[in-house]
Amino acid sequence: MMHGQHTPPARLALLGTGTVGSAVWARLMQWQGSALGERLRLVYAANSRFALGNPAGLPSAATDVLLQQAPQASSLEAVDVALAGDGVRIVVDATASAQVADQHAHWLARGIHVVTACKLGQGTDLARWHAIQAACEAGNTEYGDSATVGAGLPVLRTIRALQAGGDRIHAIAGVLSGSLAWLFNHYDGMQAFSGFVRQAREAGFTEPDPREDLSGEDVRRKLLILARASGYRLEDNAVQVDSLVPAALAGLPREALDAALPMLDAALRERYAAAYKNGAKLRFVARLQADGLATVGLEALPAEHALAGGGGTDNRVAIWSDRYAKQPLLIQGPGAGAEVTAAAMLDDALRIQVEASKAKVLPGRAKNSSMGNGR
Ligand SMILES: NC(=O)C1=CN([C@@H]2O[C@H](COP(=O)(O)OP(=O)(O)OC[C@H]3O[C@@H](n4cnc5c(N)ncnc54)[C@H](OP(=O)(O)O)[C@@H]3O)[C@@H](O)[C@H]2O)C=CC1
Ligand SMILES: N[C@@H](CC=O)C(=O)O
Repeated sequence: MMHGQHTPPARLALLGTGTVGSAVWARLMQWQGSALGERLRLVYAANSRFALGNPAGLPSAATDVLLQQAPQASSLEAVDVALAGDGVRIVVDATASAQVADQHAHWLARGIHVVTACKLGQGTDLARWHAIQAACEAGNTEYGDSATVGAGLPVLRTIRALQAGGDRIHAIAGVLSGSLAWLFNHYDGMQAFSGFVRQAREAGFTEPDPREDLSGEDVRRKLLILARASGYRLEDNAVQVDSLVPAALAGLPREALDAALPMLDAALRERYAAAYKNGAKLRFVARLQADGLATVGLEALPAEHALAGGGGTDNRVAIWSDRYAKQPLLIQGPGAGAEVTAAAMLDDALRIQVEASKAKVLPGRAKNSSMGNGR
């Protein structure tokens, strides 16, 4: 059987129609009428307010308008109903919602695969991470998590491939935030840092609340995902995080955030000036050591340092393992943005569709291990 040919399409439920979710929807619609489009059928879409379902597939036009005109209020129970029945079924989570992440294990255990850009499933409580792994086993399902680190750069995939080949992961160090990479690639110590934060948010690089990035929280989650996939079963609170967000800014309601962003400026100007004096570059770095010590924070690195290079939203990740014991393996590329993230999510969905279809055609066939679930 050729890749994906003559297999029924996987049915998709898309949750989230914001920056990433609308890019997922647009990419699916571009594929309509093509060979790729025949493999994935969007049968349900929802944001936090509205939901729209059609077993025959959703139309391509005006997603927001359609959703707003939809008679159905959004509810997570409706996802189970929309994806009831046989065949390959996939929830595509493009939200930043803890409530949705809490349902991942539920869907996986019931035979519904999950593809997610949201890090709250595997990057928060260790118990939730374990529940997801157990649910994949119980439901014979896959957890497509490529977009959760590096916006789809082959970081998790590489870590899993190294281990599948017998390597232990010794250490990881990296710039794991696309928005913070972009900020420190643009900040020149003269223009206000807060102005760049606004630009990064407008460009769709930040989390819905940019304090998630600036506090190191988003990077902490990514480091936990990488560590756990590497065999270090770190608890949620095991990462030492050095936040860039002053307490006064952290405590504000979201509506008051924009006006208060200049609270960031003075401290960052000082840190920039100190680094500049020494010819160093500021980079927000995550580190996992062989003894399990995990840290996240702003560092002043020599300009020629491996983690100081790159441009734009580039993530840079160095991995030390048995075979890369002295010189690390380096992975670099854009680490934020709606299009790369959406593409990574749909890559996972396509892989699941073909592997799960094969497994149904050939009962007893071993599960796909190319993506893995961090087990
Ligand atoms: N931006 C990027 O470059 C990257 C983002 N990610 C991750 O992608 C995820 C989405 O980010 P982004 O698109 O920027 O966020 P947005 O805030 O733009 O969109 C979030 C969407 O989730 C919806 N939503 C919230 N709760 C629910 C729910 N219970 N059911 C259905 N939909 C819900 C929101 O609905 P409503 O419209 O009603 O508010 C909104 O449409 C985040 O987890 C982020 O970490 C990962 C990699 C890169
Ligand atoms: N806000 C995140 C988006 C991708 O995960 C980042 O800046 O890296």
